Amino acid sequence: MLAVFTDFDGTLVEIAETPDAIDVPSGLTERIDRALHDFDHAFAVLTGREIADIDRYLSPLQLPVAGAHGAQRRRADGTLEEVDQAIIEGADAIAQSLQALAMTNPDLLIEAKDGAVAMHFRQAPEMEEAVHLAMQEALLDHPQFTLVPGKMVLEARPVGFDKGAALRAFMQEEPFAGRTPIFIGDDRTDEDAFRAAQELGGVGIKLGSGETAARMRIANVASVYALLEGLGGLAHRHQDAAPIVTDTAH
Ligand SMILES: O=P(O)(O)OC[C@H]1O[C@H](O[C@H]2O[C@H](CO)[C@@H](O)[C@H](O)[C@H]2O)[C@H](O)[C@@H](O)[C@@H]1O
Repeated sequence: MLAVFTDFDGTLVEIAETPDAIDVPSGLTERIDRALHDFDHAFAVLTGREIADIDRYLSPLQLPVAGAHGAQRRRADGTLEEVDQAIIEGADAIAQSLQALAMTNPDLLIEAKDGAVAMHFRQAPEMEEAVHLAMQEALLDHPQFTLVPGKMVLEARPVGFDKGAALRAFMQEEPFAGRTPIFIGDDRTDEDAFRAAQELGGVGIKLGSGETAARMRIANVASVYALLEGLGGLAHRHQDAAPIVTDTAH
């Protein structure tokens, strides 16, 4: 039996110019609702976004989600893992100190989240180095944070929190415990979860090209939808299958 974990941006939805410009295809919530059913609710999203963002885009679903790269986590029973107030305040302070650079270029975008901060340079690629320098400087006062590069973005997330740790935490709880984990993702921040899934006897599936620890690859977002459907169908077939060996004692 499978426990299925997916990334959000670049995996369930295509990458867009800005975080708010993504197109959530009609039918995505129905697909995920079907996956919840197929995998007996052992389906969760592990994302760099805040949980509130995922709820907004996938409304009315309220999935198990690890948000802000694991700094936030909502379990399958709907309860939230507490985020340390010091982490939230640290992220706020980092976001504040990035303002000076953001003011120099309107195409730079700061995304302040509960527990993490992203600085996007997709619309100002020439600013990549300046963003790295500003982030490194901001983190000098906040050693409890570390930098993680993503797709045209540099993020600060608290040390000790990542998608791999989040996947492991879910795997200790119902309805995930005892299942085989699959994690599908497209980005460098997904590597911890590929490794975690594989160390727990499952598989990591990397969308697209690039170096990866994942043992399998998939081409694009459309293939992710097809894979979820296919695995869901297999899960059903497995449940519905007549036993191959029957008890002949009676
Ligand atoms: O872990 P994910 O679900 O993949 O989230 C990673 C980051 O995704 C978002 O940024 C990325 O997607 C944007 C929309 O397509 C794109 O404009 C940006 O360049 C990408 O880096 C999100 O805004 C971040 O908070 C997530 O951490």
